[in-house]
Amino acid sequence: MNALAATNRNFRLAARLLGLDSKLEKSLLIPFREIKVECTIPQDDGTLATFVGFRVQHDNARGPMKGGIRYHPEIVEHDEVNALAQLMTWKTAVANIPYGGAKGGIGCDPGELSTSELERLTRVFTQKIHDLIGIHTDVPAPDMGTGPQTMAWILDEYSKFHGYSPAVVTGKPTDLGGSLGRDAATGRGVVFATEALLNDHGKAIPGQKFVIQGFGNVGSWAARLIHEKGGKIVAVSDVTGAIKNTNGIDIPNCDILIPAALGGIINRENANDIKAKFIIEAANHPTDPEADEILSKKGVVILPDIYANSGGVTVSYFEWVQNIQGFLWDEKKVNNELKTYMTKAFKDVPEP
Ligand SMILES: NC(=O)C1=CN([C@@H]2O[C@H](COP(=O)(O)OP(=O)(O)OC[C@H]3O[C@@H](n4cnc5c(N)ncnc54)[C@H](O)[C@@H]3O)[C@@H](O)[C@H]2O)C=CC1
Ligand SMILES: O=C(O)CCC(=O)C(=O)O
Repeated sequence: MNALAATNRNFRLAARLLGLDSKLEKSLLIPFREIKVECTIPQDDGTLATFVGFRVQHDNARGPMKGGIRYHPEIVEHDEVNALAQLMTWKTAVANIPYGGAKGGIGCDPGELSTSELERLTRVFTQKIHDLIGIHTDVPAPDMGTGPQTMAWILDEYSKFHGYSPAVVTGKPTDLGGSLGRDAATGRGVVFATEALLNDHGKAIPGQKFVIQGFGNVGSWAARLIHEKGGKIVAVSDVTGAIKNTNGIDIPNCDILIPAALGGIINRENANDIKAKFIIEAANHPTDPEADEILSKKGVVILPDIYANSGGVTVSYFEWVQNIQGFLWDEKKVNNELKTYMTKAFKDVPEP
């Protein structure tokens, strides 16, 4: 199912459960603003290349819109960004941080571009959107294919128009006002979320067998922290391939599956093969609604993305607060606060 159709479907189900007014439901399904820009850059060989950049600002009822910037060849198209922006609105609400939701990106393969081409592309994109983002309007952050360096380029380009404004992006290098702990935050939050869920089922991480799909920022931090806590990582994969441990355990044969790459990868084609008892959605919308139904019938417990991966945006919020206050937190405080937010959100979600 198309990402936007799936996200809208889940929202409509939730709206029905909440008894939400149908006019409010309609207003929440339509994004506040959709931005699509042409980004042309000179490549290193002197020829021109044109890319399409997006920023969808979904909702700002609770505060400035917040969400990542993704660089990916297939993913960045209108409906996908729209779905991801909507998910950010629900995620910031679940995390109970004072933000709305947004998401953006550029349709490109960052692995095919040199560092200087990526810098030029990021700067041109920022020139096109700088009037529509800002500390109190819309605050970008990293997502797939981007990272602290991308945020540094956005900050530098934005500051040429508006003066030095570190809080305009989060997930920056720490030298430029980035928060300690932001790099690991999404993975760390996934681990706190997993602990909360397992605790609810009378279990704990030590001894559980994990499979992680995606070994980038989120997947690799989650793997490292799970390993430190005594969990057994039996297989990991990234876009180039997969490895499993020498005990020869089948990839689907694990206790806990953590998708940490693309959306829609758990679908009706493979849902029946999944043997895991728990799925922790570290990626955004990894489970298609049809798979959701199949897995629920099988009794698989799915911890949804808008809670499970909210550690990243939560520490982004801490970074924004630190920038505005001009006061730096040590890493221990960041991680402790993250745990407090993740634990509270886990308890809040099932409350009527
Ligand atoms: N970076 C962050 O703070 C946050 C990221 N997320 C979500 O987490 C997911 C991963 O994001 P990042 O780790 O930041 O991205 P990343 O770009 O650092 O890493 C992505 C990983 O996915 C792998 N991958 C791509 N296609 C794959 C495939 N078909 N099969 C297996 N692996 C594949 C890549 O090889 C790479 O290891 C995305 O869905 C993103 O939206 C969610 C919340 C915050
Ligand atoms: O840190 C942020 O502001 C946004 C992270 C993000 O894009 C996400 O949670 O999907």
